[in-house]
Amino acid sequence: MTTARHIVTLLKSHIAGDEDRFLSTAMQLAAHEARQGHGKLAQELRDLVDAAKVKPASIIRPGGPIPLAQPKGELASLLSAQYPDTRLGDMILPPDLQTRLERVLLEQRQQDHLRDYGLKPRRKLLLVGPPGSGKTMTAAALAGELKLPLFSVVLDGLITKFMGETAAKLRLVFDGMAATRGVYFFDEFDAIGARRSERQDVGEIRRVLNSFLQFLEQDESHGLVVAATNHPELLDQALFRRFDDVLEYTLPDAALIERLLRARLGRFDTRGLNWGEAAEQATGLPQAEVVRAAEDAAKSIILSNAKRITSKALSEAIAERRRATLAS
Ligand SMILES: Nc1ncnc2c1ncn2[C@@H]1O[C@H](COP(=O)(O)OP(=O)(O)OP(=O)(O)O)[C@@H](O)[C@H]1O
Repeated sequence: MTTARHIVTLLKSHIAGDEDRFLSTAMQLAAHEARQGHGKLAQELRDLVDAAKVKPASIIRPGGPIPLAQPKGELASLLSAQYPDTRLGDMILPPDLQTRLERVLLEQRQQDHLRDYGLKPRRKLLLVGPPGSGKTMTAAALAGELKLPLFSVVLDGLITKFMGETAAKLRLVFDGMAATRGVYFFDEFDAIGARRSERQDVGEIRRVLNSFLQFLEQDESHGLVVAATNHPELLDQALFRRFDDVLEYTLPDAALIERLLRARLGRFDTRGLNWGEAAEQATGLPQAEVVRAAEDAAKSIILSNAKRITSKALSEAIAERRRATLAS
């Protein structure tokens, strides 16, 4: 089709209100431009189409209109939908992890381009690491960056006493993936992926795990599947190679803690604060607790009408988080 023909089809589908045809014609136009060697223009068109497809996401804010892409029927008890505006830039990450997540985003954004050459983007990710190290936040950041809905799989809804039902529900989730592009997040994934011999109900859980492996293998949808676990040692070995990437999360070292503290307290007056000392003191705490200590210190300062966050206030907040972590 020539470009003029594309424009005629675009206008006709616009008049008819046929958004699917409108967008697929725009994609054809992008492919046409790519073949002409106009890569940048082609990418701009693809990005616009991607943005148009997730239009509801951009208008959904807390208290705003109810999102259109809400799971319906039985899926509603299996998936909870959110439209995060978290960005990767909101996260403080070790360079290696940052690079690997940026690669996922790049491959997702350029997926049509990759597919033109018979290549598939990375889209099945397994995140492993301790509680509070940023796995859930990563799923939200991927969704926020790609302007996709984040569908968190509700384990309570999925795993029933009757394992036969669990496999059927799992199928519903994978069918949902094929129908609606999004980031599908399986938290506490070890509940499904535990080693086949670890459980008493061996026969049943094996069926569930086998179903998951089979669905994951067959899944050709265009969204992301993100599974997270604090217990990688419990996972069946067969799982690891079914994912395109296994990303490891670790507790932050002192340098990363300092970056977390500085980022969270960036808008406050912190002159004279001994960051190095605070970071040393917080070593051993997960990212979530470091951020919480920074927020607690900030709150105590605001509410006591003090002007500056001092080393003492931050140190007290860190000590409190450490006590709370030890107690739990
Ligand atoms: N890398 C990070 N950069 C900035 N903030 C972070 C980071 N990691 C965690 N946080 C903070 O900690 C909170 C909790 O982290 P998150 O829920 O992502 O951890 P998790 O690894 O999923 O934990 P769990 O395994 O318990 O579900 C986040 O909402 C955020 O405030």
